[in-house]
Amino acid sequence: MNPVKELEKHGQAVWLDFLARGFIAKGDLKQLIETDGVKGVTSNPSIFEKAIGSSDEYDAPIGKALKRGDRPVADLFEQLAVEDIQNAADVLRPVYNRLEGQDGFVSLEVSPYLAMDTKGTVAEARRLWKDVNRKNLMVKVPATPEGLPAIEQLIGDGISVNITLLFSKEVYLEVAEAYLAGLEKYVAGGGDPSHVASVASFFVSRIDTVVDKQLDDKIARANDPSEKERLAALKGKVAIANAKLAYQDYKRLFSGPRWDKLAAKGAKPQRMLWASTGTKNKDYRDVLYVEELIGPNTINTVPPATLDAFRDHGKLRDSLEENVEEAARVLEELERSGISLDEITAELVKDGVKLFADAADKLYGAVASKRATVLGAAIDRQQLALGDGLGKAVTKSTEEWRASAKIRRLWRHDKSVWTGADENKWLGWLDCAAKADIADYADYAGRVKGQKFSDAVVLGMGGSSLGPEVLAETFARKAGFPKLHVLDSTDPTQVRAMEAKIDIANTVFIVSSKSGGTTEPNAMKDYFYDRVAQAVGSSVKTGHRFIAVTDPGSSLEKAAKTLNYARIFHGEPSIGGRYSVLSPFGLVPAATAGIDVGSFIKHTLAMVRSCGPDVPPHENPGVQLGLAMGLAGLEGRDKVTIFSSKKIADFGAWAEQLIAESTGKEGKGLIPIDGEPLGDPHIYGNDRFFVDIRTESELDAAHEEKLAALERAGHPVVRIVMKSVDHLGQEFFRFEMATAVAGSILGINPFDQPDVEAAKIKTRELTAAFEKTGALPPEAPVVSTADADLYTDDANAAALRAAGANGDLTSWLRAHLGRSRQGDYVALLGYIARDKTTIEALQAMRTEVLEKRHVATAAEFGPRFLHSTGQAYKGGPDSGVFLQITTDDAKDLPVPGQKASFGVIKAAQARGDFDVLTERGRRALRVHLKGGLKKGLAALNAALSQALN
Ligand SMILES: O=P(O)(O)OC[C@H]1O[C@](O)(CO)[C@@H](O)[C@@H]1O
Ligand SMILES: O=C[C@H](O)[C@H](O)COP(=O)(O)O
Repeated sequence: MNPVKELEKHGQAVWLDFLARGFIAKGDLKQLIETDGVKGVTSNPSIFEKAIGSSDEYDAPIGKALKRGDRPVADLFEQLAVEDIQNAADVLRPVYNRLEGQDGFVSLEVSPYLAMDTKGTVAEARRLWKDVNRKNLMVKVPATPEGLPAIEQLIGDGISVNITLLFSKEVYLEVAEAYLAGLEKYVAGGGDPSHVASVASFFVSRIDTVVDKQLDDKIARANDPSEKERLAALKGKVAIANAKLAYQDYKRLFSGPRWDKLAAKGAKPQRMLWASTGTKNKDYRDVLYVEELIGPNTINTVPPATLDAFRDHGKLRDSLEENVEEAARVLEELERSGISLDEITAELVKDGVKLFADAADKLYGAVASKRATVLGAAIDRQQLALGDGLGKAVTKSTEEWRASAKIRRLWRHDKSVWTGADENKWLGWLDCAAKADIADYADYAGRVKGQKFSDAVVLGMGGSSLGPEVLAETFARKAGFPKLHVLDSTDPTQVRAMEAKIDIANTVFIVSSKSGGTTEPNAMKDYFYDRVAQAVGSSVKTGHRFIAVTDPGSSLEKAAKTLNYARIFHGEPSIGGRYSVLSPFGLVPAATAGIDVGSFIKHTLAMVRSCGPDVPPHENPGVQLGLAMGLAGLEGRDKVTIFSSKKIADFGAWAEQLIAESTGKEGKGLIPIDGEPLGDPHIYGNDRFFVDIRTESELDAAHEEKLAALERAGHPVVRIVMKSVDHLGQEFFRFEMATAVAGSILGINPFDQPDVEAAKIKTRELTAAFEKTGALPPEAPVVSTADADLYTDDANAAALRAAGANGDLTSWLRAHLGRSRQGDYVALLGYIARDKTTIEALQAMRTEVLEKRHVATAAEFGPRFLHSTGQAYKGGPDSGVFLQITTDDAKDLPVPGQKASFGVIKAAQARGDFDVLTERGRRALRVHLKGGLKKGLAALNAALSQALN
């Protein structure tokens, strides 16, 4: 006779603690039901992890599911699990029917991540119950303090529950109480309790594992041989004794008047299920936890090996009620030995939650990796070549992030991931892409198209302009739609140049400002409103050529209403400017330019899912990049040097503001370096972290070789390959996530910009003075040469003079650039019109600095960079050497309705910025060019070359 089958005669049901797709599909479960009388199946996260993570039998189902559409990793897993559970339930259904609902159950566990979350557990259990949709399902809920009220609620709903991670007799009483109370509620609400089933899964072997270890420690320390013997006699006894005593409670709890009332209505007792019955200690019988716990109305769920062993050599006897007094004595002896079973069982619950969460991390990691494989090029590739040291640091941090659930906490808006300030209020970017109202954008785009505009101009700064600029630079003009431009300057020449580029009467302007209070967009909007009014005449027509994108209630919204703007799009106040590109601040310009927002968002969401809360850090590309960037920064490799390929050349300018404004503060941070040409390893110091981003079609062997050389020279190199420019949104999100993660590593709040304000205040003081007196306060140069007037504060002047600065420009430049050392960066800050010629001029100068001084360089234009890297220059590490470049404007431009012209605003911005730099003791020199911009830049270039040679 088969001993497994014989258990039936002792009133005990055997369930199988195992599940896998092929096992069910091939009929193995059915076979066990027939030969062994198996009457149920239990699963848990470790079981699914083994099934899915260590085999390829789920690859095809994952592929099939993804063919119907991409989805989050947790949903993907849940779909697989639900299918498996349904299949198992169907195989067991004849058992369930034959036993009239007394047995034949399959258990599916709620996510272990919810073990401390009552509401989350209830919601997930209800969803699983509905999705599996099988009468013979039991949803598994842990017996944690948060799980207990969930159990009561679920039973009260009429949902069958398997209570898992139950170790202690005391907690068992609460579990039974939750069941009884739940049933009473259900019955009171008119429910038929005969459909509700429950088991209390009392864990066994894990108790012995811990108790035996503590006993061993005590045995080793005991001197008295009889004490050693007494302690040794307890080994392998405690778990069984604990279970036996709990069973006595069961008998008491499910009898008597309270129970009889429920039973009269058809309620079934909550059976005790012996779980964790695979023997862990090789010295014990492999069927120990079956043989010693045989008794009526109980279940033993066993792993396949234990089932085989018991079939082979299991011995049957009614053991559960044998020697109950002896069991009590074992527990007393244990207590007397100074080992607290209460403490052990309490720890085991926590440990059990952790073990299942660890298994879930592995499981989700495996599903994430399979998803990535199936989706292939639909998710942009990222490869990190970090070298030994940084690589190890990232691996260590990855594990810390996993163990402390940081990515899930980040998505749950837990500010303790950062500094615990108000970071939780700034996380709207996490789900703004998913929330985008695609239909509205499509409708809006149709209307724009109908207007047959020739041009669209975004007027904004920083986060409100740099995202749209990448779109404008990256995507070819779409037929029937206006050409997209971006203006983010107060330079009169640049404002005029924009005006010259467009057909003013046939242009739509997108005034973009979250706060509505930013100086530049306000000046630009007033200017262009006036120009359009002159061109088209009526105020109604003028207003209809303007669109506002702004946060609700801003001054811009009020102005837009007054002036009858064609449309006002609201931003989301929980998103900071630099994180706003996937919100209306990027999507309105995109739709205006005829970019298909639906498809753009669809591609983006693939990366959002890859960086999701359910993708553990090691498989999460945003987290990986962020950890690498942050940890590199801590090691002094804080110059995040971005190479963007030709097709996405402007991406770096957007990433620059994101990284700099987010991380550069409190003397810490990352300094992004965008637009430097890629050179040979010898020109770079050990302060670099390289990120190369290109599209698949732009593979360039020479460029690749140079990157490989950097890698060989020991520099960390990240390579990102986009399938095409259509995947731009993926990169926006990847970098947003990475920057947030890097901020956590650096220990700063990545969502504020404390130092931008300082320059704004100075600027306001200067423009206020101008409004009063009609001139900016006078200032005296430290030296005046034929080509330029030089300005700086006393401390800088003294230092530069001491370093050899005298009467000519070259000597000042030599002294100033000579102050840049290993680990520093030199930033050229030009408050001049930004165009092809000036960009090339600054590029030439920075390249020479890079080649001669081997320091990182930046070439920035004001006031644009004030809303970007400016934060880090002032608030980040004191490693910048700044060369501000100004000149008198060839021709100024008035701003309607105010005294200060564009030229005056820009001059005040330059001075405000410079004053803050010097006040903070930064190394800064201002060169005010004479004789026109072109001539001045040539002279500066010549002096700089001389200074560097
Ligand atoms: O959208 P707003 O409010 O005009 O701000 C523009 C930019 O100015 C800043 O607030 C500060 O530079 C940025 O963060 C922001 O993107
Ligand atoms: O429901 C079953 C339990 O999850 C399982 O028996 C735990 O067993 P283990 O302690 O061997 O992991």
